[in-house]
Amino acid sequence: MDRIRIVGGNELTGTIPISGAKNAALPLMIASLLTDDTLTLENVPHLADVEQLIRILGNHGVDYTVSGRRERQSEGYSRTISFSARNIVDTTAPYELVSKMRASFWVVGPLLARMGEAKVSLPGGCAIGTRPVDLFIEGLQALGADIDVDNGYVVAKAKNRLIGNRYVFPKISVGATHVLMMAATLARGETVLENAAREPEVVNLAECLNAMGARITGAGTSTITIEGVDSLSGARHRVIPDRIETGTYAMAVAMTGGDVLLEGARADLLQGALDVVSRTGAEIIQTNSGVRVMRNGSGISPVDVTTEPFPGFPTDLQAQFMGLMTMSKGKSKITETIFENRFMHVQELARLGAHITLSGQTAIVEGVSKLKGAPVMATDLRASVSLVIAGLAAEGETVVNRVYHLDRGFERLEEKLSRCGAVIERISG
Ligand SMILES: CC(=O)N[C@H]1[C@@H](OP(=O)(O)OP(=O)(O)OC[C@H]2O[C@@H](n3ccc(=O)[nH]c3=O)[C@H](O)[C@@H]2O)O[C@H](CO)[C@@H](O)[C@@H]1O
Ligand SMILES: C=C(OP(=O)(O)O)C(=O)O
Repeated sequence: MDRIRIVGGNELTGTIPISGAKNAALPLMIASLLTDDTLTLENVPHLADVEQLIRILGNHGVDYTVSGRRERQSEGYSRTISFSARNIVDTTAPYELVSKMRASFWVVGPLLARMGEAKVSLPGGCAIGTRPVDLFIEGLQALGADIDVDNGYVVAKAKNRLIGNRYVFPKISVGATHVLMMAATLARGETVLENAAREPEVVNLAECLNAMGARITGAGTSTITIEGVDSLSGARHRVIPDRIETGTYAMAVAMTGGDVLLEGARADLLQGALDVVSRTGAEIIQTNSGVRVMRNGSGISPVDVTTEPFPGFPTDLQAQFMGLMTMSKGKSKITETIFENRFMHVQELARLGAHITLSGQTAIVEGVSKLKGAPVMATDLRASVSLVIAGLAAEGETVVNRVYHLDRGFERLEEKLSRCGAVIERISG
């Protein structure tokens, strides 16, 4: 199993190219199931989750071709990939494939809408909470689907077409918003989704679906209206830059000090989170080529945060922010409201000398003046990178074990950081 070795203490200076967003690319790839035409996606990140979804889509009969990468980029960076679901050969998504990642469950929407049936294993993904699928089931039932849960599979059928309806999400869910929006594109009549997720990835998906001929308005607000159409066509669409990767590297620079251009990043996709990082003492500006983050000399100020659905502070940046707060000049309070078990990084950060106490869904972080390197274990995707952030500032050597979690969501992390002066390497095997 690969490990990442870091020797902390260096400032970060230089340029980090921001990849296409994992959490936008995955639903966009799944949207290819809605049409027998070709959907071409630009800026698809080269990540373990993307490769896994390619295997899952392949099992349904989706062909793909990789047709290029960005100029001046080496093998392994974001690519343009064309997906063609001309013939859906299988409407079952088996446990062995789906159990590895949460988003693979989302094929249920397009398969049901286009083929009238889907049998999809209950999903896996980061172990950060119970993560039920009740909202997907309830929402698809509102569109007229018959649904059973049998032997760990969701079995969904729609005898004729799905039928448009009004559905009010009892709780905001990104995944269920993606799925119902995709399913409703091919339903008969109008669907209105209320209390929908407003994340930029939902907007990116809606824009792609509209380019394919869907009639969606309101994505990015809490009410999305979808006028069903008979069929969708192919399109060419670009994956937005990864706001979680952007926020992660912004926090890394705020932690180590330095001056880094996050190339291709868009501040508007994570303004709330960047405002929080600014309040810790970093200077952040949007330039024509990306987001520039600087911290020179001053210490790290403590800031309290509470995770919330977009546009609030994202849960996917909570662990990284906690990493930053471990070296603040005071006490900060971090409250997690989205997932009930997303504090597994706390005990690993403690190995590096962090002072954190937990009380229910709140962590109190008392900043220390020095962290000391140690062997630590990655427990989930974002927790892993919080250990990298802490390791970059810790004295001496930190070894992060179980790096496969990181590879799900961070493209060439060690290369991007070492180019900016970090001492970081992958140890294979
Ligand atoms: C691949 C992807 O894009 N993953 C993101 C997506 O996950 P995901 O789409 O799984 O997250 P959701 O927004 O659905 O989850 C939000 C909350 O709703 C709950 N819930 C969800 C569905 C349901 O049927 N019932 C239910 O109770 C979840 O357990 C959680 O407590 O949004 C999360 C919240 O921003 C992010 O942390 C993940 O990185
Ligand atoms: C939690 C995440 O991913 P997933 O929903 O695939 O588990 C994430 O991207 O931080």
